[in-house]
Formats: sequence, structure tokens, C-alpha cells
Amino acid sequence: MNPGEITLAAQSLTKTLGGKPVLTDINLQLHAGEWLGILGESGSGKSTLLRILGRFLDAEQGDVFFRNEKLRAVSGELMPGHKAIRLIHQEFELFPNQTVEENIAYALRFHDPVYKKKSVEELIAITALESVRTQKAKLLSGGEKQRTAIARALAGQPDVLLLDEPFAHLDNHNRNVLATAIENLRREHRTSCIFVTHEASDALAWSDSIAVLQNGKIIQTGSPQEVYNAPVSSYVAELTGDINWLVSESDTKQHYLRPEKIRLTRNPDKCKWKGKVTAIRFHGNYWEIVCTGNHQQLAFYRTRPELEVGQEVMLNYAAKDLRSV
Ligand SMILES: Nc1ncnc2c1ncn2[C@@H]1O[C@H](COP(=O)(O)OP(=O)(O)OP(=O)(O)O)[C@@H](O)[C@H]1O
Repeated sequence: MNPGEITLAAQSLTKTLGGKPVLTDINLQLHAGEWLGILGESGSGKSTLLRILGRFLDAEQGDVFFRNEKLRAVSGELMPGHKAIRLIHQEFELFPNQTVEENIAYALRFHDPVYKKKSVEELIAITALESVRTQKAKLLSGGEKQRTAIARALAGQPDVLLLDEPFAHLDNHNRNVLATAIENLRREHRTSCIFVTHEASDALAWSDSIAVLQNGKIIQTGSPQEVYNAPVSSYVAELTGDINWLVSESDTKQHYLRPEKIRLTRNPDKCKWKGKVTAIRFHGNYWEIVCTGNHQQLAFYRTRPELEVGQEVMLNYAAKDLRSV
């Protein structure tokens, strides 16, 4: 597959479930090797969209294209799904009484034994499953089950991987292991992927591009930096990270400042906002300082605990960082 080639595309997809519009006029393009994150709140239609793209569900209107070829309706196929597009559900659907190796090998059952053995080894290494390779699937942790499902899907050498909330319910250790597996995947397999998540930090960290889904509509697409730094609405601004809204008497626009753009200053000439510290919250690798002044609240971050509740602070920020929507 050529880099830049469009692997999977959705054109004007519309879906109603239980009489309710769940997806409206969805247009998407996934390029070869690209990771597209679909970011949306619970109920925004993410799983439904993945099921349509993975060929498990038909849209009422619109089409799905794989390498420019319009795919036939799922209802007209003997089996749902598509060989080149692998959807990994949140339930993983492993064989519970088979080991990790056996679950992966099952996907390679039509290959010769030498290739099969080599592929299983490679996939176990990529997904960091060495320590549980002989364990039955039913005894695996959620993160291990998920990586086994990813390894098994990769065994079929799909062009597109569809991941439903890959980071949900993972503890920090399993998140880091999955992160390493994803990095291996991107480097060694160049697999294209669409993953859905309700966590902005995951979408920002793992996507080449992001599509924001709100009530079944894509309201913004762009690189993680574009979506974070130039959100199209207050909804996207708040969905993608912490926000301070600043009231302005001079216009009707909404102005905001990301907390990481705010600095402390001792120089009254540089002070743009004055207030008192009202709360200090420890987040492990940083402190969140909440201040109140002139009937407004503002939060910013510090890496050292040098402030106290009740202390007066003067704050400064660059004019370009005061954004408006
Ligand atoms: N079979 C169905 N019948 C009726 N409504 C449905 C059906 N399946 C999903 N829905 C509704 O469609 C909407 C979108 O569901 P979907 O599972 O796609 O959202 P989601 O963004 O993946 O949510 P979550 O993050 O909570 O999994 C929800 O309001 C859901 O209740």
C-alpha cells in the first residue's frame, strides 16, 4: 500500500437506531499508515461508527470505501466483517479455554507450520505477551486479553485495524505496555488504524489526525495540535483539555486560556490577572493551583509546591495564548 493512499473512507454515513439519529452525514478518510482517533463523549455514536466501518452494521445512507472500492451492504454478505479490516470489540471474543499462543495461532491455521510458528513469535513479541503465552485466555487480565485480540487480528495482516476504546479500563502498567505495543505496530507493520476514545489525552497522544464526534456528527477534524490549539467551539475546547474561561466586557466572544500557558510573575508591569490562591491540588507530577480574583476563577500548573492557599498571586500570559471561540 502506498503511503498517502486512502485505505478506508466513509461518505455521508447516516444511521438511526431505535428511532433516534445516531450518526449524521459522517465523512472520513483514513490514509495508509495513518492513525485516526475518533474522540467523543459516551453515547456520541463512536461504537456504531466502528461497527459500520468494520462491516458489522449497515448505514441507512452513505457508503464505505476500501481502497476506492465501494463495499457491499453487510446484509448481503454471508459473514459480517471484512478480511482487510479488523474490528477489535471491547469484549475481545477470544477462545477462553485456549492459550494466548493458541488464540493467535488459530488465525494462522491455514498457513504452513514454519510460517505459523514464526508469526506467532513475532506477534507475541510485538504485543508484549511473552510472560502469559501459555496462559488460558479466560485467566488473562483485561489488558492482556486486549493485546491477545490485537495480536490475533494482526495475524490476518489487515490493512486497517479498528479499535474500540483501546485504553479504557487499563491500569497504568497495562496502558504503558499497550503504548509500547502500539509503537511497535506503527513502526514495524505500518498498519492503518481508527480508534475511538472518550479520553482526549489518548486521542491527542496516539492520533495522526482526530475527528471529534458530538451527537453523531463530526464537528472538527485536524491534527492533534490543531484540534487542541484551535478548537472550533467551546465544546471542543473543553473536551480536549483543561480550560479557563475569561469574561470580557468588550465583546461577545468566549475567551479562554489553557492552564499551561499561565505563568507567575513578580513584576506588576507584567501582571495581567491578580488573585488569591484558593486551592492546591497535587496530581503526582504537577500541582494545580486554583486562584480567585475579581469574581473569576483561574487554574494553572506548577511543577514545584511553592505556593500556599491564601497567598496573593500575579499572573502573566502571552496575548497569543488568550484564544477565543
Ligand atoms: N440497538 C440500538 N437501539 C437503540 N439505540 C441504540 C442502539 N445501539 C446504540 N444505541 C444508541 O445510540 C447512541 C450511540 O451509541 P454508541 O454505542 O455508538 O455510542 P458510543 O459513543 O460508542 O458510547 P460509549 O462510549 O458509551 O460506548 C447511544 O445513545 C445508544 O444508546
